[in-house]
Amino acid sequence: MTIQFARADNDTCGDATGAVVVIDVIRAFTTAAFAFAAGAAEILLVSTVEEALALRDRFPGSYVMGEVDGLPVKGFDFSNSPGDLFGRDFQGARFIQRTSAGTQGVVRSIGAEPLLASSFVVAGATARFVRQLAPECVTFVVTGIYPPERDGDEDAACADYLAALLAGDAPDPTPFPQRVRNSAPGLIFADPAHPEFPAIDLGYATDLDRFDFAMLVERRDGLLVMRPVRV
Ligand SMILES: O=C(O)[C@H](CS(=O)(=O)O)OP(=O)(O)O
Ligand SMILES: [Mg+2]
Repeated sequence: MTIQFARADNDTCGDATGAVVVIDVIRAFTTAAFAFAAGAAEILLVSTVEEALALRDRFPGSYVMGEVDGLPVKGFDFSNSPGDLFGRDFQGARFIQRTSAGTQGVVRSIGAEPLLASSFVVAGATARFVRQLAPECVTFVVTGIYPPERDGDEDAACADYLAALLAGDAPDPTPFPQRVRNSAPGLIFADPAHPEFPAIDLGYATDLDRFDFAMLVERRDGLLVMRPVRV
């Protein structure tokens, strides 16, 4: 099976059709994966803080998580942090997630089918899921090219890893966590002068293939509903 690969970012992903994998390693889709690992049943992905809060009102008992400028949001239940979720029990829960880069990429990928979200913790499972579908082409959306001065290499590294797995290779995993640590957000999360960006989240974000599920996003009643698919 030969798969063609394409790249997009949050400004160009609206043109992508066919299989699309939206990547956010630091931190949206690492955090989402930790929510599923803690038992969450689904995550509704949105663009704005207002949409997130309105959905929590519409779905009582749901939790809102995310960030603005990387920081916790007043009125949200959780920040955009895997460390906030680790070790907790959210069996059957519905989450709503709003982030500055990751969820924007999903919302803007309007021509994608199928649509997946990914990060290093679910990369292996994502590749297994996509290989089962045998698409002709897969577009990787590198959401980390945001703000514009960031090159998004933490997400590009994950795209490279996914492409190698999809090609049937067994890539040496060693360089990938280092690329995440060397990326612009990676350096911030490792800097003790920025305790608001916890270093432990960097450790979680670089834990390759930690989970055995892919994260499939489907459109339902005007909502973007993400759920784990075990492969
Ligand atoms: O919370 C994060 O790690 C980032 C913040 S920002 O994009 O660098 O402002 O958000 P994410 O959407 O998870 O990349
Ligand atoms: Mg990011």
